[in-house]
Amino acid sequence: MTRLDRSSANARQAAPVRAVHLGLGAFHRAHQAWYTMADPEWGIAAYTFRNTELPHLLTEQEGLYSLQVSGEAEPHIDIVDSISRAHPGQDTDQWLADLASPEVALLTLTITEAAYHVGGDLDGTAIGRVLAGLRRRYRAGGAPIALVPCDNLAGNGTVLRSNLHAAAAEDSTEFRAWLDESVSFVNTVVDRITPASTEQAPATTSKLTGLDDRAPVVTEPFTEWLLAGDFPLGRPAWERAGARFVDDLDSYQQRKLWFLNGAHSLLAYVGPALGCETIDQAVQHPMLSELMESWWDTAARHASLPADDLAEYRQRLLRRFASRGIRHNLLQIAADGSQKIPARILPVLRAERSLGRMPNSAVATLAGWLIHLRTREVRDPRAAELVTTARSPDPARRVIAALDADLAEDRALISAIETAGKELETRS
Ligand SMILES: NC(=O)c1ccc[n+]([C@@H]2O[C@H](COP(=O)([O-])OP(=O)(O)OC[C@H]3O[C@@H](n4cnc5c(N)ncnc54)[C@H](O)[C@@H]3O)[C@@H](O)[C@H]2O)c1
Ligand SMILES: O=P(O)(O)OC[C@@H](O)[C@@H](O)[C@H](O)[C@H](O)CO
Repeated sequence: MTRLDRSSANARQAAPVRAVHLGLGAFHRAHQAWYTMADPEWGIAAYTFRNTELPHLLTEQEGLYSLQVSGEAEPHIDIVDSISRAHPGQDTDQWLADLASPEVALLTLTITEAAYHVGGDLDGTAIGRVLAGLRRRYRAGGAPIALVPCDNLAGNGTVLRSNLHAAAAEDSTEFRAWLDESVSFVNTVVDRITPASTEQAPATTSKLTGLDDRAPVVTEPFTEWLLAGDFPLGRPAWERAGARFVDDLDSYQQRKLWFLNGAHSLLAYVGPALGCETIDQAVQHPMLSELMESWWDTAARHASLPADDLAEYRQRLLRRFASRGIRHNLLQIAADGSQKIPARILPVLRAERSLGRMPNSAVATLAGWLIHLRTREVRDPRAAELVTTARSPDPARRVIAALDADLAEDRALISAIETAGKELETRS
């Protein structure tokens, strides 16, 4: 078998680095790097957070990897060639040099929802690394730059802006003025379901291309990227691959977070109690599919996009979730619930409770999350506190209080969560 590199794949030479990425994982490679391929003038220097193996594998492949676009039929393979260099996050000198370079016009980020909220010591955190890079850029002449977060949180650019400004509170007035004037924060809505790659993925690439790829990515055909904000030093022509530049993202962000990600979290917390392991299995389960439809009906009552648009979005989600080409593990989605539930579930729950209604789908999601905290190995930045609380007396009220003190005072809600939890436990 032929090793994947630029010559065996007949790919262009690595483009000059004009974009930097932090959080090199599956999603960046299925999404932003794929869009950037549409503009051959732009190369990416991509950094992991901790992982050292992936940059090593990609460097051996001259930045290339196969993207398996997997629907119902045999996957289609794109060889993605926009990553010019891949680095481990610990490569601090190169990171600082890249961010200081006036040739670099933008920094994209996929650092997980959890990484946006930091308190205390910034050392080693994503926000700390970005701030160090921006300080170096300021000292090197202060060329403007666009920061483009691509994580699933509402107003991701605005959140990044306020957290970076807070982190820079002790910096000089001149540096903070430069942050204000020369660093643009772009809000984005990103969508392409991309689970962690499987052990079988290299064999699929090899079967379909004859190339030996040690770092393939599996994704779905659907993809969306909506952006709002300025790019003072320019940007790749991402619109060639379908990205859309809009003025207002709120209604699209709400649709994505409530309908897609909210349903994902519902299935991730309730599904395991009913014996399901993946999203495609979960949507075939009658009780889960009914709960999901009920969640969408509930969310639709509070969503701002027109009903027709939402109905079409739901139909498409059903097809995307049911696709057998994508095995999206529920436990992967269940990670970091304390960061995801507030954006995906609680806005709708609060709106319903203020109208005196008890949405059984949101209640079941929270009950499933409690069971998850009690019975699973929990990956969450607040795991220690939440796991202890979930395994102590009065868990429903106290765990909900960790997310929202007012909701925890709603006795009818807490009692509904307790009842739903008991029902789920009898089924598991
Ligand atoms: N996978 C998807 O379908 C998808 C779709 C839309 C958005 N996203 C966003 O992309 C993010 C990454 O998803 P992925 O599929 O690439 O996951 P992944 O596990 O393949 O990669 C996660 C990336 O985040 C980095 N990371 C993890 N913890 C971090 C921390 N505390 N601080 C900074 N960086 C950290 C990792 O090093 C890695 O580079 C998600 O959290 C989500 O916000 C993912
Ligand atoms: O990536 P996370 O951990 O924020 O959330 C898990 C899934 O809900 C998410 O990855 C979706 O698949 C994605 O948002 C689809 O675009």
